[in-house]
Amino acid sequence: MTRTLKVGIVGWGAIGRVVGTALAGQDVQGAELTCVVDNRPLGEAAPAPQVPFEEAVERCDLIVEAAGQGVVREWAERVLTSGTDLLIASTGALTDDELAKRLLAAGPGRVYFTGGAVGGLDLLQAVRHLGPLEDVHLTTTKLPSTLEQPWMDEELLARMRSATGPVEVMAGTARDVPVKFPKSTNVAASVALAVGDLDAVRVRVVADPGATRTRHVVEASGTHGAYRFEVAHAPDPGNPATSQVVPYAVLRSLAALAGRTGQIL
Ligand SMILES: NC(=O)C1=CN([C@@H]2O[C@H](COP(=O)(O)OP(=O)(O)OC[C@H]3O[C@@H](n4cnc5c(N)ncnc54)[C@H](O)[C@@H]3O)[C@@H](O)[C@H]2O)C=CC1
Ligand SMILES: O=C([O-])CC(=O)C(=O)O
Repeated sequence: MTRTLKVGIVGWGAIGRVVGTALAGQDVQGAELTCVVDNRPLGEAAPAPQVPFEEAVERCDLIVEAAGQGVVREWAERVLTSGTDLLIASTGALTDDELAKRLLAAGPGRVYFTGGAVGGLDLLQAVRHLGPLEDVHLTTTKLPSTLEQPWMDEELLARMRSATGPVEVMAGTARDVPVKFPKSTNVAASVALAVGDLDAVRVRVVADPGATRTRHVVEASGTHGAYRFEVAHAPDPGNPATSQVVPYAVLRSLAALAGRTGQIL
C-alpha cells in the first residue's frame, strides 16, 4: 500500500484555511492534514492539532508555507535539512540570493513553489530551453488599500488614497519588488523562478480603485516566440491582497505531489 502524504500547513489565513479544510475533508487523494502552525491561537478553528513549527517538521512529510516571507527565511532550511519537503507560497523570500543558494544546497527535503495567482509558468520554464527570453514584463494591478506599505511617503499614500484611476506605485525588477510588497507581489518572484533570472523580469505595480479584480499580465519574448498570459482574479473576500484562486493552485500542486491513481497529472 502507498503511504498517505502527511501535510502540515503553516499559516491558517486566506490560503491555509482553504487548503487545510480541503485536506481535512479528504479532497486530495493520497494526502491528509496532520497539523497546523500559526502564531495566533486557533482554538477549535482548525480541523487538526495546532502545534509548534518544530513539531510539525517532525510529524509531516510536507509543509505548506502559507504564512509570509519571514517564515520562509526563518524555517525553510531547517525543514529541508530534516528531510521534510516544503511547498512555498511566499516566493518573494527567494529574491534573497544567499537564502536561495542555501535552499538549493539543503536537503534531503525537496523544495517546491506554487504558481499561485499567476499562470503560464510551466510554459516559461519550458521555453528557457530554446534560448533566453530577452524581454519579460509583469504588470500587477490591485486595489490601492492592498498595496499600502509602511515605507511609502505621505505624498504617495495620498495619491493612492485619492486616485480615481490607475497609479503606478513602483517599477523595478523581480529582485526589488517582492521585498517592497511582501504580501502582494510574490508573483513577481514566481515569474522570475520560471524565467530563471530575477533581474530580467521588469515589474510594474499599479494601484487602481477600479480593480475589483486583481490583474497580473505577463509578457515575454525571445527569438523563438512571444508569450502573453493575463489573469483577472476575484480577491479573497477576507484578505483582498490575496486572489481567491491561490489556495486552489496550492491544492493542485498537492494533488500532483501526492500522485495517486484516479487523476491524470
Ligand atoms: N504565490 C502567490 O501567488 C501568493 C503568495 N502569497 C503569500 O502567501 C502568504 C499568506 O497569504 P494569505 O493566506 O493570504 O495571508 P493571511 O494574512 O490571510 O494569513 C497568513 C496567516 O499566517 C499566520 N502567520 C503569519 N506569520 C506567521 C509566523 N511567523 N508563524 C506562524 N504563522 C504565521 C497569520 O497569523 C495568518 O493566520 C502571503 O503573506 C504571501 O507571502 C499570497 C498570495 C499569492
Ligand atoms: O494573490 C495575488 O494576486 C498575488 C499576491 O498576493 C502575491 O503575489 O503575493
